Amino acid sequence: MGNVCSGSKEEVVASAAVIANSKEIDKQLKKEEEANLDTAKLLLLGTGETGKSTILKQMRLINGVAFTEDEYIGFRSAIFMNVVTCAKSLIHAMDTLKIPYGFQPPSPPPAQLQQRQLLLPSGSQHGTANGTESATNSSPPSHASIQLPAVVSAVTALQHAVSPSENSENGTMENVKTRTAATDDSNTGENEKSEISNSTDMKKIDPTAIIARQAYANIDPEKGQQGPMVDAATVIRAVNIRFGFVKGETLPPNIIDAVRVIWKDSGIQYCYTRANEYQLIDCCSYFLNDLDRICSAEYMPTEQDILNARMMTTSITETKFEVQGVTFRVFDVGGQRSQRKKWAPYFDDVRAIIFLVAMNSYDQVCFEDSSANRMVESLNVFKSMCNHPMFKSTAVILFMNKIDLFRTKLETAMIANHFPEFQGDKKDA
Ligand SMILES: Nc1nc2c(ncn2[C@@H]2O[C@H](COP(=O)(O)OP(=O)(O)OP(=O)(O)O)[C@@H](O)[C@H]2O)c(=O)[nH]1
Ligand SMILES: [Mg+2]
Repeated sequence: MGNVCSGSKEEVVASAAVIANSKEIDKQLKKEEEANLDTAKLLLLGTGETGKSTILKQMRLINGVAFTEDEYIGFRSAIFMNVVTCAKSLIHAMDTLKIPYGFQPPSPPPAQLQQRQLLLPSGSQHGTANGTESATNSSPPSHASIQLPAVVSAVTALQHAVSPSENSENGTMENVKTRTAATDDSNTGENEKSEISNSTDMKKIDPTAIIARQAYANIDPEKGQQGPMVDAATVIRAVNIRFGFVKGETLPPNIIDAVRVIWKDSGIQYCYTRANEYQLIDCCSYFLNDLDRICSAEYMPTEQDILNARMMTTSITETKFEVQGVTFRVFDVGGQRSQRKKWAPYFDDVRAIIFLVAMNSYDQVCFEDSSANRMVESLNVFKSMCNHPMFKSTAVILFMNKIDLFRTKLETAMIANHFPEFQGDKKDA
């Protein structure tokens, strides 16, 4: 009876050791728990180009984590590559969108036409003297400004553009197929890939685009376009983007001049207004409007320049900073599809996710998949993160980014054209 604890001496020693060990583990866990209260692991998530790395840069600036000299040199180099990449994307898009250099959009712009307006009586389906014909007879566009007669007669132009022959050869504006061109996969300039968006639901056809196409079609196929724009485009096309800049080195003057020349062109400026139809990084106008400053030999990027620089993230980084006694460990991941498979190993012990969505992306397609609308892609990834079992008790902060670009875009691009269910005020989403 009294012999209930009748284990051997060895067993008693062993169980004492187990108890001691368990106490030690409890102590350790408590310690870690206390330490965890002082540490917060944050994940910056979101699809490509939503601004994760930019937010991290802002966090660093606000919390005094200075950029190193090497980082400054890296940003400077990235900015030069951004300049060249933007120029390449623009000149490539001039061909895919069929816009001649020197093209001047009619002012005021012609009203958008509904597709059904194309369904005209058969007799009126062909060009008239002051419509298609006048456009056909106009001299081939060159780099000089193209002065088009007041809107040509947009309806006729539309008929011309969607005529069966053009349909079969080139596609029509309302049925634009994705065309993918040469891709530069450099870390900073990946957006040279230029393609026409087929996500653009062309319920409304832009007559200015049709007029541009007509002018482009009128270029003499033997001579092609000629003049300084074409020469500048040739220089830009030939640039090998893999520069290795050391302090003091800048873009070669012939490249800077070529970029300057094309950026001033009215056709390029019109092409820029249609950037949602191809891939163009958001910092294009920021850098191309300021070439003199950023291409000077003594140039070092300002904080604003660093925030605007685009460098695609391909490896996950951790940045630590302390705010009021709490150490934040912020993980910045790459958001493009090929990068997302790298996320999962970082899902442990996450205190909060900051999920970024680029609000201006509602009319854009993904860089890596031209059949996917960027906003829809964001929503899908957001949903899957919210439902992820590892994040059952993780705080999720939805960060609606790029509000400045969103506001500007709302002036011209209607949300309902891409999300027909949107019933709100077209300029006040
Ligand atoms: N105008 C404007 N540009 C922004 C804003 N946020 C980010 N950008 C720009 O958008 C581009 C892409 O931003 P990134 O921070 O590289 O995007 P990311 O989410 O890290 O992209 P990945 O690394 O590919 O996943 C950069 O050129 C940024 O300067 C914003 O709020 N306004
Ligand atoms: Mg990034």
